[in-house]
Amino acid sequence: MSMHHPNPEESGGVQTEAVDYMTDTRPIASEPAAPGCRKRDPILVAKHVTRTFGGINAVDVEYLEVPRHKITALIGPNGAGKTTFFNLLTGFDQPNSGEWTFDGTSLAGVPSYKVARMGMVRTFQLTKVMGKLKVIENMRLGATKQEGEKLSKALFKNVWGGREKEITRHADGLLEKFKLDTKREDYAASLSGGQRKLLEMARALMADPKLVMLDEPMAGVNPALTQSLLDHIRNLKSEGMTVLFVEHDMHMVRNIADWVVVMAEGKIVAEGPPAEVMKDQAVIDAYLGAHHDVDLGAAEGVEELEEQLAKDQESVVGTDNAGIIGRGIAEQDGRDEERKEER
Ligand SMILES: Nc1ncnc2c1ncn2[C@@H]1O[C@H](COP(=O)(O)OP(=O)(O)OP(=O)(O)O)[C@@H](O)[C@H]1O
Repeated sequence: MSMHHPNPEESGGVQTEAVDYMTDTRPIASEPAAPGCRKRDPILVAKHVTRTFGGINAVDVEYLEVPRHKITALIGPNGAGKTTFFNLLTGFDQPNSGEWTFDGTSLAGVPSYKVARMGMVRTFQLTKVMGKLKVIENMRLGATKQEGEKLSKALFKNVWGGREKEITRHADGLLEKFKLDTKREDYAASLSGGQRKLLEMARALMADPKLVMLDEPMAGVNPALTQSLLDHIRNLKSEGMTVLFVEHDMHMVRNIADWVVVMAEGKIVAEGPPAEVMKDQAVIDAYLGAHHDVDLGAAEGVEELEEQLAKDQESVVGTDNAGIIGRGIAEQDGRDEERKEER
């Protein structure tokens, strides 16, 4: 028996197996990695979930299982449908068709605040912390059972049924953990973008969730806070939570994801462990689509892309796309000797 799997008999006779989620190496999938593959222990299962906007199939997910106690990254180019899929799963939007279960319970038609109450919480690409409320007030709201806009009214009523002290203690504990305790009495509007992301994450945890869904947690975050955010996400897993996050930052995906799901044009086009998935051509295409903000027409744009790709060499080296892009840049600069010989 390893240290991470203590003998239940020795630890007080508790019969549940203690698993260290950080070192658990059991396979995530119960069949070969491929779009829609079954997982050993799924927490979320989605079937035939579709959503169209006008003529566009924004989401067209045939089947997806999200593995419990793992960190899953949902990646794909702009407009792939990632945020729409999040919105559907969490009750912020209604699908044209489909069903999905969270921990065995069907969630289709369940409104967002109930989804959160059931243990599935999310954050937004653009944070939804309430700027005119203090940090601690934002935190307390995470514990209410009020719906949407009514949240603000919750502040002035006794909605916690005598649980105020316990809720404040929980909030203060989380603020300390997220190093926001010194900002406790500040208005959320005065926080930096990164601090707001942390506050939103901390607030989501007030609901004691089982599944935490993060929509682009790194977007707009100052590099100084990046490591701290990564650590917080890893901590969620070590504490037994499941994480599903949308992200364009491939460093982050490579760094912390146990499993990667790739979406393109509404469909799941690949999934698997990060190292394997990122070798996949469909993924490389999706990945290159992620460099949406680079203007390839401008010389600086090419340089910027080159710089970004250089940072992410493992994901492009040895693929056709790397060749094409590498050659394009090289020709433009008039220094393509080695590249040309490759073809
Ligand atoms: N409310 C809406 N009305 C009309 N079209 C929408 C709406 N929301 C999303 N879409 C369209 O649905 C498609 C999927 O968009 P979505 O925002 O889900 O993609 P995404 O993968 O999250 O992209 P990004 O990485 O840019 O956040 C896009 O074509 C988008 O224009």
